[in-house]
Amino acid sequence: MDELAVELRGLTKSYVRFPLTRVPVVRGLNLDVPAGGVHALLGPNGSGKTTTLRMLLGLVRPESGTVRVLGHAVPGALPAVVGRIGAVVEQPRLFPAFSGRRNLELLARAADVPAARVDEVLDEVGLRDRARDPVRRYSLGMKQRAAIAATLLRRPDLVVLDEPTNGLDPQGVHDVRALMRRLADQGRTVLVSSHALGDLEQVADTVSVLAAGRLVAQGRLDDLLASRGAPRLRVRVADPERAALALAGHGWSAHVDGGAVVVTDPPPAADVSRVLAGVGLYPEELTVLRPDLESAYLALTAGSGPAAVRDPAEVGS
Ligand SMILES: Nc1ncnc2c1ncn2[C@@H]1O[C@H](COP(=O)(O)OP(=O)(O)OP(=O)(O)O)[C@@H](O)[C@H]1O
Repeated sequence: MDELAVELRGLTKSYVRFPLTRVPVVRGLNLDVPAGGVHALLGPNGSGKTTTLRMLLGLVRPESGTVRVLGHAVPGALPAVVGRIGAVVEQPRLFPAFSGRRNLELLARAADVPAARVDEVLDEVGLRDRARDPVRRYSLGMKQRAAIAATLLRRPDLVVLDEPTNGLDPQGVHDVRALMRRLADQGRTVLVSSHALGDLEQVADTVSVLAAGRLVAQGRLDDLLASRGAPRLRVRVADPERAALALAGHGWSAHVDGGAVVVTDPPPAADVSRVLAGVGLYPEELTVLRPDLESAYLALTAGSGPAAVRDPAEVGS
């Protein structure tokens, strides 16, 4: 079995809500994050992503279950491993009046990291040019990258990011995504929670999907998408009805949908073009339609909502 950066077994956590209602937010969670690569933790609002991340960082104590991070039990052995974890799970705490560099220098000193490392992390997150500007003049994306830079000071093996692209513009999203990829390519493990499915699809190697505190899917992104069905081929052509008939005549499954022909389990596009040309129809557009992460996510999380269990006897923790 591949080495795991994070291993959660039977993890359970609930919160108490008024009036004396215990709401389970993480329910018997078994989750594996392979070492190396980008792992996306997906799930609707309130599905327990942040609570899960906080438990594996020792910030929230689970009611039951075990947590292992980089081979160490958490929270018991956290001191042995905390220096190898970099996390941005709360609002980045940077002094707005100080420059990005000054903030990082202070953090480096507090963490006993050589000052030379500050320039390296500024380079890694692409902030060297703006390092002298006060953080209050940074865009949201720059603040996010500065916060990630702070986590990199100690060269963590595991980087945990909670919704790092929230509220960022497309350039900011692109920058953070590229940064996650670079970190993973350096051999680190990046564990990222997010709703930005399109962005994660481009960068995630493995995913896990939570719904109402339970794991509903886990594995390689490619496998998850493949499990949602084979790609289809969309053909735009002047006479879609006749085109569909011609393709069906070759034993292919073709139907008209939205003014185009859709071929399921398609043969190579060149074969489709050749058959259509044979009946005097010339495709204006041939597009391979692949299942995407958004459709897989929506199918997996459909109907999930927070479940409340009234259990006054347990109230109090
Ligand atoms: N300290 C707390 N006290 C009470 N309830 C809490 C606490 N922290 C989280 N919750 C509740 O637990 C549930 C799961 O929250 P959590 O933040 O883990 O979900 P999430 O998947 O990260 O959601 P989002 O995508 O909205 O950030 C939510 O209903 C939330 O209101």
